[in-house]
Amino acid sequence: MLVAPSILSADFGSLARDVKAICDAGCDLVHVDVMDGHFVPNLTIGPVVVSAVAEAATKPLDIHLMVENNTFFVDLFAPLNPEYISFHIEEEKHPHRLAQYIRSLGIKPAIVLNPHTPAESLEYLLPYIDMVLVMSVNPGFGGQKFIDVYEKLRRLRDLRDRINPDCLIEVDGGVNDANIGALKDAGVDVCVAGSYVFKHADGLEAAIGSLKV
Ligand SMILES: O=C(CO)[C@@H](O)[C@H](O)COP(=O)(O)O
Ligand SMILES: [Fe+2]
Repeated sequence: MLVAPSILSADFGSLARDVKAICDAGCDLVHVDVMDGHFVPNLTIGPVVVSAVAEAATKPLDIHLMVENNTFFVDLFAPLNPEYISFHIEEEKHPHRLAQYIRSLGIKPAIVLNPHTPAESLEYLLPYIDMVLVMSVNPGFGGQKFIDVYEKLRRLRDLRDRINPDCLIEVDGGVNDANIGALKDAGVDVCVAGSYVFKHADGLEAAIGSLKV
């Protein structure tokens, strides 16, 4: 299991310190939640702050867009050379075109599914993406309760194995040491965890280590 801590739960007053710390503690990706106050009822960070994150990080960035105008935001963040840029299928009229555009910039495209969006909506998109991000909370906030998406993950894994075995499956929202084993069994390759990692009583290394199942 690859581990991508969400910096939404970091201390924003000491963001560079926290980004360095999760990288030193063994994370695989740094998950960055970009929210525009329109697609979701929360507003986070733009390219000025994320460029400071990119400078502090020694692991690749995984940028999760929760915005209305995806292409505008892709163009804002692409110069920071993230490993992945993910966009929500619920907000994109032309997901096929946008995935290919992200690839043309040398970045791995990922598509996000809200908890209610079926796995099957990706059937014809899977060849064009490198990762699917399944939300296990409604997007917008850290620290929410995990929503059961196991059945969707299993269906997605079957589709992925049939259509594009190289595509990773990532899960985001309410992930912790109690559900990580079941998530792995359901086909998850990459987990995002914010509050669990940053608020763990035994520190970042113990938290990240406990998710590497
Ligand atoms: O995208 C989101 C929320 O919209 C996430 O990345 C959260 O930041 C995860 O936080 P936890 O549920 O792990 O606290
Ligand atoms: Fe996220």
